[in-house]
Amino acid sequence: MAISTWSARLLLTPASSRATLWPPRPPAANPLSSSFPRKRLHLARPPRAYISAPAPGPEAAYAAPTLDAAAAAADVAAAISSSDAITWAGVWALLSRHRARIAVCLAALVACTACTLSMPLFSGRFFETLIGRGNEPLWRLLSKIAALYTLEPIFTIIFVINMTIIWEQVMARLRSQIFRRILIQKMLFFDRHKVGELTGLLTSDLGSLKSIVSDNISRDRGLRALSEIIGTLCILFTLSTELAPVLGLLMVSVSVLVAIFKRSTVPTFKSYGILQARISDCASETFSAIRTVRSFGGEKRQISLFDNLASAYQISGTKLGVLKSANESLTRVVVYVSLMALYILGGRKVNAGKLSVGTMVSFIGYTFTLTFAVQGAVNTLSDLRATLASVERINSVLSAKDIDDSLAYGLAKELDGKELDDSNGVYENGSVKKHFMSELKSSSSCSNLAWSGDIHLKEVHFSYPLRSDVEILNGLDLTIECGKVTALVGPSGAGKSTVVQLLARYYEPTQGSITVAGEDIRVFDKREWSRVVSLVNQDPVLFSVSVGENIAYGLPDDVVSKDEIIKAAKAANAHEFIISLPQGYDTLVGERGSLLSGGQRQRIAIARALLKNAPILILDEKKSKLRKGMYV
Ligand SMILES: Nc1ncnc2c1ncn2[C@@H]1O[C@H](COP(=O)(O)OP(=O)(O)OP(=O)(O)O)[C@@H](O)[C@H]1O
Repeated sequence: MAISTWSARLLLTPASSRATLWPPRPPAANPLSSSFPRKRLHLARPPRAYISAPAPGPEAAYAAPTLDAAAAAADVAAAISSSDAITWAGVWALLSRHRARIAVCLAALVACTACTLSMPLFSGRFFETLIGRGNEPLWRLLSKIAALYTLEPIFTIIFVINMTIIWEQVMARLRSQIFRRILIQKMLFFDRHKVGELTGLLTSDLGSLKSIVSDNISRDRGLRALSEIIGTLCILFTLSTELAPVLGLLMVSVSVLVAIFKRSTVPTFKSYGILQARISDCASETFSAIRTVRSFGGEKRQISLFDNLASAYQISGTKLGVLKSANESLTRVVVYVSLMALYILGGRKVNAGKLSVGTMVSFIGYTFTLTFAVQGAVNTLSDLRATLASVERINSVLSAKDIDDSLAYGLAKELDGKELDDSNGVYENGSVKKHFMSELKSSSSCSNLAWSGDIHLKEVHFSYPLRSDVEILNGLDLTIECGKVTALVGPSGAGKSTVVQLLARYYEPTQGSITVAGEDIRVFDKREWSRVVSLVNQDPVLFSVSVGENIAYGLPDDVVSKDEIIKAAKAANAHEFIISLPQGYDTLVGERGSLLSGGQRQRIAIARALLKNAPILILDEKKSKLRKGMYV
């Protein structure tokens, strides 16, 4: 049989209820036998990197994308040791890398706020000068105002650019950390959560954390609003201790009422958001299943589904528009009420000679400043509430309990390129869990054992974590001999793919054990184990890169030459159709390989598995295609 000639074992799982055993193919018929050595496949790795952009030509080699391995290792190690995905201490640690920039931001914030707050004072002085009560020439006053008008935008730009740079860097790191944390979750986690939910954590939830700064660095929002409120109140009290408290109290109380009104509109905003997401789900489901829709005449059904959602979205949008305009008007009401109060109280004082016209004009200016700053601060607070809810959602979905310790440990070790210190359980700045590290100690090499020994499933019991009451495997004993083909045959739903998933260590047996050459496979970390297992799933998934890159996927850390890829493709009977594609090995395969046929996808997946050259090769077949001579 083909694969056995190079000492791998093959586990076949045709779902056909007919018992079909594929007789091992004689070595002569093996297409690999001529192109690959008989024992292990030692592929020479040329020191050339293949650029993933289309680069035709047989000399091209395929390489993995670049990675900041130290940062990735630190993130994975941190994920193992911290219970929450996002902690404020972690965010602060990321921020504190930009101390100098933060200092520049704060200085620019103080400077631009000072400019903004000086403007009403200068307006007052300008009017005093116009009515002949000023004590400096008009040209000097105007040049000071011009200087203010020039400096304020400069300081604002310095503040906004630096804040943006800092926060974008912090967010980029956080996004990578979250992605890594998702990637090291147990398979159960992926059974439990929908793909949309997980991508939502990276897009909308992290987006909300991003916008708390990026949407709040403009004038009258966030830190700027806060500094303007404090500054304005101080100036108002300096200008008039009698008017300031009345005006301040009035504005703050009306603004709080507006904030309460805004809060009552949150459910409408939420339902609008939910409907928006549903519309997008409906559209993406329809388009991704377009062939099924066509073949079952489902257009009418999908149109009516979409129309129902669209009309609900329209009603919700109209409601939202009404509420938004009410919000807008209320903001104006706050300004007008404050101005009226000022005109009545301040006007009396001006008439009585207790307040100058200039101060009155300044007060009017500060009324606007304070109103918009308070409104801005209220908006920032509601953004902050949404951000906290997003962070809580990320932390609750990505709790530490579902982290696959064995995978995370192996990945951190591999990325860092050194053994993690198991003696004291400390890795980098954080501690890693000792309990699994001590288990992951094997004196033998995983690869050597897998190449030389049999695999035994001993008294294996298994239930899927999400259906723990249904036992799929009930004390299974199975020996998969080294160097031979083992075919597992049975009716649909019997548990063949489940055995495959246990061998691939997507899940662990609930009872019993799996051993290779007598060693329990749990002693190997999952990264180590993944290198000895090559698996072609029932529905192999391709990445939306070129054919060549898909075949090279199993060897991400190496540079692999195009010759090796071609050899593997020939062995999988894929070379002929690949070279007939428009750009041969550089043809892009589309989303999930949608530009190829199911059979072509499968052949590429087989080539990918063969190129990996792992001692354990598993083919999980939907239906037995072996008679059709898949590898011949
Ligand atoms: N992730 C899962 N969570 C819960 N139950 C599952 C999961 N995957 C499979 N099952 C259940 O486990 C049982 C065995 O499924 P399995 O995929 O191993 O069958 P199979 O023998 O490979 O079937 P087929 O020949 O149709 O591929 C089925 O009853 C199935 O519904």
